[in-house]
Parts: sequence; structure tokens; C-alpha cells
Amino acid sequence: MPSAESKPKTLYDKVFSDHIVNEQEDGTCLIYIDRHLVHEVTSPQAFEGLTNASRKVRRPDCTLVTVDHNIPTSSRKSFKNAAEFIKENDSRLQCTTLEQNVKDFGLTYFGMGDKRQGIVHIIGPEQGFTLPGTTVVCGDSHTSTHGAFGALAFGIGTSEVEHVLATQTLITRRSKNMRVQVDGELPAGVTSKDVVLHIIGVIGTAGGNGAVIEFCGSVIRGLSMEARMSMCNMSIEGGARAGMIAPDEITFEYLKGRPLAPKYGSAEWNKATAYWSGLKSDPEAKYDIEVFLDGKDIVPTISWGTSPQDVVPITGVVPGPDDFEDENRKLSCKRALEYMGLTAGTPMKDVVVDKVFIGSCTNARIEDLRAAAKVVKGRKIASNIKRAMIVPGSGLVKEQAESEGLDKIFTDSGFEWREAGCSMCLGMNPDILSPKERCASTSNRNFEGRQGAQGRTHLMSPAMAATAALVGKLADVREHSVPSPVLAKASPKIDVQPEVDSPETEDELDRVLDQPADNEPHTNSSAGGGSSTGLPKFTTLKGITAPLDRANVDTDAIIPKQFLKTIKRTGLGSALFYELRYTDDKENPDFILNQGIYRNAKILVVTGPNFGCGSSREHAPWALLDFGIKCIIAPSFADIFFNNTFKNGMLPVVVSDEAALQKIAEEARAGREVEVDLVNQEVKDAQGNKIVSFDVDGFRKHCLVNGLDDIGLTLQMESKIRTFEAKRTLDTPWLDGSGYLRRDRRGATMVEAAPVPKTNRGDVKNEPLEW
Ligand SMILES: CC(C)[C@H](C(=O)O)[C@@H](O)C(=O)O
Ligand code: SF4
Repeated sequence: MPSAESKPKTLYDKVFSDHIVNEQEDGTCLIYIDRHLVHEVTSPQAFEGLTNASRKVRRPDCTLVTVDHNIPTSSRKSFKNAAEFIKENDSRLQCTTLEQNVKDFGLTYFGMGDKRQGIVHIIGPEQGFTLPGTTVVCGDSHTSTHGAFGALAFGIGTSEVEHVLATQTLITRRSKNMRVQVDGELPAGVTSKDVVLHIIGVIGTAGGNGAVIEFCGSVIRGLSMEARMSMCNMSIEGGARAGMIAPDEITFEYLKGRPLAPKYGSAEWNKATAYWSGLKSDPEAKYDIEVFLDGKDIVPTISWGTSPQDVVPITGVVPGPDDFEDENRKLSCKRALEYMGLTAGTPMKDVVVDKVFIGSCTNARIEDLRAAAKVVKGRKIASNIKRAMIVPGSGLVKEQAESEGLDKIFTDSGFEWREAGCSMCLGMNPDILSPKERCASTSNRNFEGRQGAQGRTHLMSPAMAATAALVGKLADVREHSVPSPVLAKASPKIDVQPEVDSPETEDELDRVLDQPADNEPHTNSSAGGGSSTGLPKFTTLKGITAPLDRANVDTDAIIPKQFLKTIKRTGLGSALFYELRYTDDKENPDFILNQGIYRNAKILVVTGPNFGCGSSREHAPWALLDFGIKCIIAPSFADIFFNNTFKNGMLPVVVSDEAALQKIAEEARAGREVEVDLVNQEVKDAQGNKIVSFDVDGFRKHCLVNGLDDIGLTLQMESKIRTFEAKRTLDTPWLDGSGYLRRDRRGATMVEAAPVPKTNRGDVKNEPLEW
């Protein structure tokens, strides 16, 4: 419930403080997590950790699992099971490992035979699992999507996934508050995707580092929930931990009748909406960063380079290094032009496209498909388009689109109509670009190699991608057809049957009292007793330091997608910086880690900002560690990567003093050792002379120096967590698993998910979950 403190608060402050289980003096907080989404890529090592420590999942009723990244999107007409259907060995193993884990841990799972399966960020909202005012996490950076509901939703690494599974809490710190206000009205043909691409162009991919963005203003208020989700989805591309939009009538309307939302019209619904209505920033609330934009200045926007900040209006030209003042950006521009095969000054509309991908957690909802269908209806894709794909975000989106005849519109014009999954957004499955192919894509990342080695991605809205398919080049939707912006009223719902009545018989007190007492067996077998020593200690580190002169190094570059299919944490050193270290599987002699002493580097010094941006993959620190690098020094880091390093006993050191950073880089280039002294918080040269001091959070330092593992520490807070849970049940009873997530009140016996009357395999009465 809204806190009684009088200081004006932002929406983020309110949701954050409502979830604090414990706060330390240095600002380290233990926060309760209401909703945990799990997928196959970032969970195997977490479940393995639980198994090794004989821990259980604390709240199966607050955990929802699906497969999305690895699965083929080809027809499932003959689908029997994942083991037979998925041909690629590593992908199959990752999916079958997930299936074994959901069985072993008693979790609710939407597998490939369940029409509710889909991209994790599409199914949460669709099912009403995502609710206003909740904390939502997933081992996936685009968890920010769920912030569209006024939830505090953010991506976490695999160690944190394990922490949440075991404790239903996370150790974190407060973020900065950032406000992005877009007022006025959007011109015709401009969608929320254009707005968010435009914003990222303005603030840059590091613009939101350390912050949670609140999107507000009349343009945002006028957007449908789906359009809001596309915006919050890409907050991570703006460097922010999360994006949030205050819930309103549009939010409540969207939630009515969703299987896991409080039942519309019930006392619980009324109580919930009363609470949700208070979830808005106080008028006097202060923000650390503010950006104000006018909707009328935004035009259909498209990316030209290899970072989501490389955007221009479709009416613009490809920029050149001279268009940038910053040295890092000049360098990145030069490299991006080369990679993208573009020449500065070329009109964007002259750029010829090979493939079109309409899908991803940014733009694969029903409104996105409707917008694209409106453009292509009755027309054919251009003859130079080698492949155009529509990949619905979930089985339910697919079903809805088919009921509206959209599939027919697409296939008539030459598109492929696929099954739900991440698909060519990152190409962990068979949907990939060939080298040098150029793709008009509705996804969110245009990093090098993202959609396939040497593939070239241009980000845009669904209407723009559809237009590119018709024209065969990047094209302006306004010159070919003008779909109206997706406003709130244009947002009819999809049918998310089956709706399941959750019994509402117990009174609130009974539910609280029925919680097992501290000394009773609990879902978490090791409650209160976990080991708190698990990592090697980090005090000082002295060694060869490799210099890297790059900005915005993304985690796709640190470890490309093909290596994420492992179910282990180890052995990834050979994959580190794979695309940079190897050309056609041969070592690239120009890359620093292939040169002499740097093959044994223990420290990496990066001279450009925002190291580790993009995906939440903890495989990035694992690969660095496996290579031998335990410490990274950079002017700034992306938030999730920064967190993930600590969880692995590694140290990220922020050196924002340019002269000091250059001095460290000089030592590194000269092949002299550098020493990082965590105890005294100093970086020194080989002789032990101090180069610079650095800051580090007290709690994190304590854990590193003593080799403490978070889960063990958190489990010592068991009674505080239980008190929080009891209060949560009283204040917000709708957050305890309802519908098919409901569990026996002692948490011992699992209640199976509600049957799906009709699956992708045809009509099957009362079919249980796949497993
Ligand atoms: C696999 C996962 C860790 C990753 C992410 O966090 O974003 C993926 O979804 C992506 O888009 O790169
Ligand atoms: S960004 Fe792409 S790969 Fe990542 S969750 Fe979304 S659709 Fe899947």
C-alpha cells in the first residue's frame, strides 16, 4: 500500500518502497519479487544451483515458465514433443532440460503444445500474470516490457534467477529517477515504436544507465497497452534498468477478464483497482534526469547502424563520422558503416532490403500484426525480398490473428506465417540472416551479428517493416498507406480463454493464518540455513591488463547467441568476443586478446563508456572469467552486466576520470601489470603507485572480500521474508497465485494448470499441461 512518508514520490519510488523486506544502512535493499518469468536460456544453471544446494522453488504460485528463444517457428501440426521436434542438439537439450526442471520443481509451464506458449514478455501480460504495482523479474533484459502496467520490471542474470527461485527476493539498490515526457499528438503513421526509437536517438544507449525511466505525457496516456509495452520494452536499449507507465483506466480495461488478474467486479478487483489508482508520481516528485519531447516532432524512425541509438527519420540520409563530435561515436560510426555496407549520405529510402521480420517481444502482439496487415492487404511483397516472416508473439496472438483472417492477408501477399517464438530477433533457432543480408526488422537490437553472423539489421515499426516488404527498400509508410497511430481505443482484446475461476471462499485472515509457521516445513527446504560462503575471495588482483578502445560493447559481442545454448556456466572462454577474435574460425591477429601477453590478461581496461550493454546474459561474465579476466575497468557499465559480475566474484571498476583511465590504458598497452586493490579501493601501477581510487558499494565489497554468496545471506533473513509475505497476503491478496497458478495453501501439493480446450495441435478436450 502507498507509504505514509510525506516526501513526494515518483511511481518508481512507491513501487520500490512497497517491496522492501530489509534495508541496510548503505542503501542495499532486499526486495520482494511478486512475479517471476522463466525461459530456457537463462535458467538451467540456476536450477542446477538449487539442486546442488537441495533448495526448492519458494513460490511456484508466482512463477511462470515457457520456451521461446530456441524453438523452431515451423508448423507444429505434427508436433508430439519437444525432444522429437527440435532438431538442433543444443537447443533441444536446453528445452528438454527446462521441461525436466519444471517437473522436478513443480512449476507451471507453457510448452510448445500449449497455445498459451509464446515469448515470455508477451505471455505474462496476456495471462494477467503481470499486474500494476508488482515487481516482475526474468532472466531477460526485456523484462522492462512489463513496466507498461506500472510494475517495476527488470531483467536479471542467472545467479539472480537462482536467488529469486530460492528466496523470492533480490538484493538491489535504488535506481535514479528519470522522466521522459512526450506531450502533444503523434502525426499519422507514427507509432510507439517510432517514439521509443526517437527517444533512444535523443538520450543514447547509455542515457538511462542507473535509472528507471517513467514515460509520461499526453502521447503516452493516449497509447494502448500494447503500444505502451513496445515502449517500455525498449527502455533497456536506452540503458535504463526499467521503464514504467502509471496505470490508468486503459490498464484496468486491458486486465479485465485475464485469467490471472483479480476477477472483474469482485471485491478483490475493487480493492486492487483502488490500490492501482494510487500508483502515480506525486505532482512535486523530483527526477534526477528529465527529457521533454513534443509528439509532433517525431516521424517514422529507423536505425541505420549497429546500435539502437543509431537512428534517423526515414526521410533522412545515412550519417557519416563527421556528423558526430564525440570521438567514440566517430569511431563507432565508421565501423558501423563498414559493417552495414552503407555509404554516408545515401538516402535511407534508397537502401535495398533482402528480408523482413515482423515479430519479437517488441512488436509481435495482435495490434502489431493488424498494423502490418493493414499495409500489405491486397498487395504483394517486392520480387527482391528473399523472405518475409510474420512470427506472432504467442499461440494466442496467432489464434486471434487467424480468427481475424490476418494470416490469409499475409500469406496472400507473400509472407510466411510462423509459430510463436523469438525467432529471428536473435536467431538462436533456425531463423537467421545469411552474411551481409539486410533485414527490415521490428525487433529491438541491431548489434553486429544479432540476427545471424554478418547480418545487417534495420529496426523499425511493424507498419514500416510491412512497407519495406512491399517496396523492397526501406520506405516511408506515409507515402504508401497511412495507418493511424495505435491509440487506446484501437485496442480490442484477444481472447485469452480459458478463464479460470479462482475460488474466493477463504477470508483474508484465514489465508494468512494458514501460512506454515516458522518451524513448520516450508517450500524452501533450506530456509534459514543456506551456506553463505560460496565464491573465491577477491582482495587484490595484479596482472596483465588488456586495453580495449571501444564504446557501448554489448553482451552480444562479448558472447554471441550461439554459445548461449549451454546448460553449464563453464567452458565459455573460447567463445569470448567470438566474432571479434575469429574470422572464418581463424584467429584475427588484430584483436587484442589474440596478441602475445594479452592472451593471459587478468584485467580488461575499456576506454569507451557503457560496457556490457544489451542482453542480460550472464554468459558474458562467465566467458570473461573462463578466459581468465576477473576485473574490468571502464568509464561506465550497463546495469545488468555490472550486477552479474559481482555475482561471480568479479569486480567491475568505474573510472570516470579520463586522465586516470588513459594512464591505466597506457600501462596496459606497454604490457606492464596493473594492480586492482579492492581492500583499499585503488588501482595501482606495477610498482604499487596509486593511479586512481575507486568507489564500490560497501555490501558488495564485503561479499567479494569474504567470498560470500548472496543466497546463503538472504536465507538468514527468512523470518523477515515471511513477515513480508504475510502482510502481502493481507494487503494485496490477488498476488498469491490464483487460477491455474494456485497452489495448495501449504505449498506442498501442486495444483495443475487449467486445461487448455484447444491447442495448436487441434481440438483436444481437457488436455493437461504438456508434461
Ligand atoms: C537470452 C537473453 C539473456 C537475452 C536478453 O537478456 O535480452 C535475449 O532475450 C536477447 O534478446 O538477447
Ligand atoms: S529481445 Fe528477442 S530474443 Fe530477447 S526476449 Fe525479446 S524476442 Fe526474445
